[in-house]
Amino acid sequence: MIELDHLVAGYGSCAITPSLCGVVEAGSMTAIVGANGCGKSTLLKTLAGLLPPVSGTLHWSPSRPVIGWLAQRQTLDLHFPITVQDVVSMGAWPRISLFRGLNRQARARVFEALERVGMLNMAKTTVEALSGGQFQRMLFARMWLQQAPLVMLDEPFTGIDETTSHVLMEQIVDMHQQGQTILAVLHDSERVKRYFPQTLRLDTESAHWGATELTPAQNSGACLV
Ligand SMILES: Nc1ncnc2c1ncn2[C@@H]1O[C@H](COP(=O)(O)OP(=O)(O)OP(=O)(O)O)[C@@H](O)[C@H]1O
Repeated sequence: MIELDHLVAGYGSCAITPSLCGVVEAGSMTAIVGANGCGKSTLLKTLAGLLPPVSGTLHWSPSRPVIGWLAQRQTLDLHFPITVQDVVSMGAWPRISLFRGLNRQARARVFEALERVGMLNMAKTTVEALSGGQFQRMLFARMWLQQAPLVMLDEPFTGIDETTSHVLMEQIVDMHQQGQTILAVLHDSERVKRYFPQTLRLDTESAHWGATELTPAQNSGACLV
């Protein structure tokens, strides 16, 4: 799906990540891990095409798909005067007519999405009245509904309690099982080990990319620095 050829991510001419070679396979589920400031978010934005590479190339095959994007929480504006149901419905727009609006089937999918994240009883609540965890549940419902071929999540569980994290992790697993490709920046190594078959571990000087169950040293064959 995405081929990286000596890709260096960063800002302008300032390199942040080491040089990366490899392929994000369609249908794969990869955790991007590493210390604060090592460039995980910068790499994710580069892989999404939001930032140009400092050097090297990025090749989409067959072409850049629709991306479901979940930004870090602090970058989001929590003060919208719209309801939870309105926000989740936006996930259906790519597949429905702007003029006809949501039909009965699409509306049922919106409610299914809300139910999956335990937010059905808050459908009419305005977004500004939500807690941080409820807001994240709402964004996951929208992303689940969107069914984008590629889903990118930047620290989706930061500041989220264990119960909510578990509910949201189940949605990521479900999206993966439906064939969607998952790339997620994470800090929780237990969660990575349990759920993510692939890991891309960034360091300042090097990177290790391969099967999660292998140690970074064992993974070095799958990683090009
Ligand atoms: N817009 C920007 N322009 C220049 N440098 C930036 C910009 N945004 C981030 N940086 C720098 O790039 C480096 C990597 O930042 P990035 O947010 O990618 O790290 P991260 O690994 O995701 O960190 P964290 O785990 O703390 O979220 C940091 O030194 C940061 O200061």
